[in-house]
Amino acid sequence: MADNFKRYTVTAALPYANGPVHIGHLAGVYLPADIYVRYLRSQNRDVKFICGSDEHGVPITIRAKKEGITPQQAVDKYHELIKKSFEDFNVSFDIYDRTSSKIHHETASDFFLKLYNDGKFIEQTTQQYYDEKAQQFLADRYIVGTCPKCGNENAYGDQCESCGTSLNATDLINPKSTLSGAVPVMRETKHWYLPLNEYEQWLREWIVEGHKGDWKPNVYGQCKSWIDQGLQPRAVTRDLDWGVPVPVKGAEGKVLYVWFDAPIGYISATKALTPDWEKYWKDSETKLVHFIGKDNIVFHCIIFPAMLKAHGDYILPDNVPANEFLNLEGDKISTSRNWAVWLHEYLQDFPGKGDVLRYMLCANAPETKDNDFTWKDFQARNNNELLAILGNFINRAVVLTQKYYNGAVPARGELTDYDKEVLGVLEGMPLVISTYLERYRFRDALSELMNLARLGNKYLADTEPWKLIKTDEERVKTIMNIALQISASLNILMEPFLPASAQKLSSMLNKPVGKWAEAGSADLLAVGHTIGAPELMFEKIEDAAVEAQVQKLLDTKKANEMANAVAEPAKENITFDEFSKMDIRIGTILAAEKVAKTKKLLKLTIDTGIDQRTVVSGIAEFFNPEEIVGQQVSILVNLAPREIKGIMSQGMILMAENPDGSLAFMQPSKPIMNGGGVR
Ligand SMILES: Nc1ncnc2c1ncn2[C@@H]1O[C@H](COP(=O)(O)OP(=O)(O)OP(=O)(O)O)[C@@H](O)[C@H]1O
Ligand SMILES: [Zn+2]
Repeated sequence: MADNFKRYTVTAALPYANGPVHIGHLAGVYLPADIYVRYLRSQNRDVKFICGSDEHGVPITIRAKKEGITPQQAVDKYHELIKKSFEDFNVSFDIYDRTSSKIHHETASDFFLKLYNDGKFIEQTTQQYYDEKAQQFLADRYIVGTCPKCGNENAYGDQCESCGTSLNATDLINPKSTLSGAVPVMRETKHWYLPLNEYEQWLREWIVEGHKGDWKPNVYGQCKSWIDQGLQPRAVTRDLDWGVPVPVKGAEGKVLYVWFDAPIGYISATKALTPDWEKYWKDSETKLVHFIGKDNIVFHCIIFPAMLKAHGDYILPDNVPANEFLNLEGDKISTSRNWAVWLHEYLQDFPGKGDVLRYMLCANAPETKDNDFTWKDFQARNNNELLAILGNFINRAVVLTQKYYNGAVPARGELTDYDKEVLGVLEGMPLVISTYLERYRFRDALSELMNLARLGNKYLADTEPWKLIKTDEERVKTIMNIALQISASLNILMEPFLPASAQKLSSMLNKPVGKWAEAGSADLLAVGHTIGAPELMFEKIEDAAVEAQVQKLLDTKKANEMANAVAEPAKENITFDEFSKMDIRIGTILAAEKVAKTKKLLKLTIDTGIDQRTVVSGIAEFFNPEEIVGQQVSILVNLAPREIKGIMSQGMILMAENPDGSLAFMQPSKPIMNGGGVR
């Protein structure tokens, strides 16, 4: 299923260089983009796959300030980390550039200047929020307030992350500076605006009328609703000192808005990649596709196209197949809350298993609605699908061929109806999969790929060559030939999804991974061709491995709760007399043992200075009996005795408690005689 384009420019959202890559990024953007591009390359199409770090904007300057480093130092760190983890995950960008580069500054600057000189901007002096304490204008994330649309109290000056609405700082209710917490004042400042209202009619024709059929419903729906609400002029400059300086006189101390410069980053990265870059951006025979997550739709479908249109020289995206969001174990993935599976950590914890994550994230991709990643599901997908279906089939085909024929591909004899049916499905499969891929339906495409492996498995299970070998050697040759031909097609068709496994299979089959057009053939492996030794493509993921990951998340949750915990308000006042009624002493633990058949209770023997007594204390989850003998504690000695689990408890040990429930003894800061009073 070919379209009529001569070449392809495929971009993946520029990751923001203030944190590492997580599974949400991958499932939303980079994995589908990589699958698409690998597929196009397999189709021998001319494609450039473009990405890079987005290094400007307020969150970078905020982070740098916090860490006491320069913004450049802040982005250097994450740019390298992100770039490397993409490489390790086999994301096959043709270039991974960055927006702090010289070529990008020039390109973005020239772009602005062209629009400026052509009179495409409105120049406006307006009142904007200013923080008198920090002596700075408050753009974008320097200001928070309540979203007028959904009531989220932490909406930013440019966008509400809760409902996705793009905002102006002046839209916020109860605005507050994130720099100093101060309520900002209004000050005059000059900025340049792109009058989106002037592009409204054109956008309506291009998207609402023009792309009703081919854009994803979630993308189309968002665009239509924005256009229907009416578009407003949008400022494309900011009062900041980090970014691409506004290249006109009188604009000192101002830079381009990060969402003005970032998409131009796709163009500058292409420039850095090839002197032929213009073909990929200015020729109507080029198909431009932007892969992004849903929060970037407005920028890629409304603002950037309006910029390109205003410029005049550029093509527009043919499609913007944005995904919805991936969540993690029921919660929104968040860099600031550390609620994520980080790619670089995954690759460390599961070495050589990049493809397992690729499989999981594609099979479970948030293509039409938000989806949830769970470790249990991850394990099941590996063990029950990759290993049990794909791995098992390939392994049988290769192992039996080695065993029966020393690895030489046997010839087919006469075909049964079943053989013909199987070869028929094989022949049709490349078109089925490519039809889905061309429509950005990666889950369906992957599911068809697995169906082919399933078919192979079923074919072997039904024909049982391992039994037949004793009675009908000729028939087994046909069966094994067909199984091998299916394996060889799988090798081609799986490459976009599972590139590392495809390399393994290629070495097992002793044949380079072929091109898409060859897949489906019943003669990919010539009779007599010698295949290589079997290798395990996938292995079982044990409970312990995923339990460790779940524990890591539980630890994060605990740490977050601790960080967010607020102390309880004070209780009602009491009199000194009431306080004095409590007789609290310092004592020493002489003996400790677990109370039988309980989880939480320890039986303690305490030297209180006045006597030795028994106290039952609910601290067994936090202390080993052996380790606490000899420790000094505070004990309330005049608490009325009480029987607990058949033991008479005389008094109470005082404990301090963390928000997560963990406990510590209340101890004197230097040794005190047993019996010493606490006042
Ligand atoms: N959980 C997610 N599911 C799907 N796509 C996501 C998810 N998080 C981010 N993305 C997409 O990944 C791309 C790069 O994200 P970007 O670097 O801008 O980070 P972000 O949206 O600020 O995420 P975070 O706040 O988690 O760091 C964007 O297109 C974004 O829409
Ligand atoms: Zn909102």
